[in-house]
Amino acid sequence: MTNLFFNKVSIIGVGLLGASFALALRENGLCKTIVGTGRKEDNLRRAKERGIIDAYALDVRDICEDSDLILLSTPVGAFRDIAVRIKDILKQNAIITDVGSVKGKLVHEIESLMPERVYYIGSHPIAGSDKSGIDDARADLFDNARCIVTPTEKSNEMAREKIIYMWRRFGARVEVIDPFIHDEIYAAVSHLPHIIAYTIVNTIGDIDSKYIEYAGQGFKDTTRIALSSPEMWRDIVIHNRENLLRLLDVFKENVDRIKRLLEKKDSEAIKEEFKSARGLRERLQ
Ligand SMILES: NC(=O)C1=CN([C@@H]2O[C@H](COP(=O)(O)OP(=O)(O)OC[C@H]3O[C@@H](n4cnc5c(N)ncnc54)[C@H](O)[C@@H]3O)[C@@H](O)[C@H]2O)C=CC1
Ligand SMILES: O=C(O)C(=O)Cc1ccc(O)cc1
Repeated sequence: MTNLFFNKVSIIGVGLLGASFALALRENGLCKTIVGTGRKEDNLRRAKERGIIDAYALDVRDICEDSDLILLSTPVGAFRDIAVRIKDILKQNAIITDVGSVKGKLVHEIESLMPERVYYIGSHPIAGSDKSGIDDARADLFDNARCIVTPTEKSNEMAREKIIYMWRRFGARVEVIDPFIHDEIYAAVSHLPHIIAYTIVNTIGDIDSKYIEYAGQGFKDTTRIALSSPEMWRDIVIHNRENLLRLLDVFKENVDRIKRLLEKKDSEAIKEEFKSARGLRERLQ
């Protein structure tokens, strides 16, 4: 294994994931200097004051030039433009990765934008929450979390191994998955549930928004993720649109089936639907 030490690391988008990544790098002694960039100077100043980053600049090109490792940690909708803006100034053998929730086509696009001898490897740590920003960032965010790494057939092997090894040093359980398969899986277990959570809450709004005050723990459990960043989730669902359109049809079929059973007052079949869901859900701790 080649040396896993990065002299200079650039974090593009110093929020919950970007700042946690910076803290994890430091905690594990994997880098010398961390620089950050983002849209809001005040946030970058606070990140510097807290020792999350050593320096910052508002223009992404000003921080990436001599970086060994670059992390894309903005909402996924910004990845492509950022890659276009930095591709010509990256140094030879720089590694670029990301924490984006969507991979698929985006991974192939970023990879094809990169010049020879700049190596992009996609990552997606399944860690975080409905919170955003540096206030909830922590060095152990990735400890014991799953992390999907999505190399392609063109990926550089040294870069791929370094990225996998780095996540393992953060305590993550790494799994290598094809970028398109990644998107099929996470459309089902993450992206669709977020759409549904937002939809459940909007349904209450359509009926009478005052009803929300009467909600108990079940409602809170099923809709916690509707507290997540609308900007981040807009980008995720747009970028995984095709999988989600197919899944929404499957979801609609499930809702329609329950509706038909309710119309028929078929209590036995309703119980079977619920039993089958409970059986599958029990597989998760
Ligand atoms: N929040 C979560 O639980 C998880 C998020 N992700 C992914 O991680 C990425 C970051 O998410 P969070 O850290 O939660 O978001 P966040 O909102 O905490 O941080 C994002 C940061 O990027 C900055 N930013 C936005 N657009 C930008 C642009 N065009 N140029 C430069 N900076 C920009 C924002 O100002 C903010 O500081 C997203 O792509 C998301 O899909 C992945 C796993 C979990
Ligand atoms: O709020 C939660 O529990 C989440 O689902 C966190 C999360 C958000 C986005 C991801 O791509 C992965 C994990």
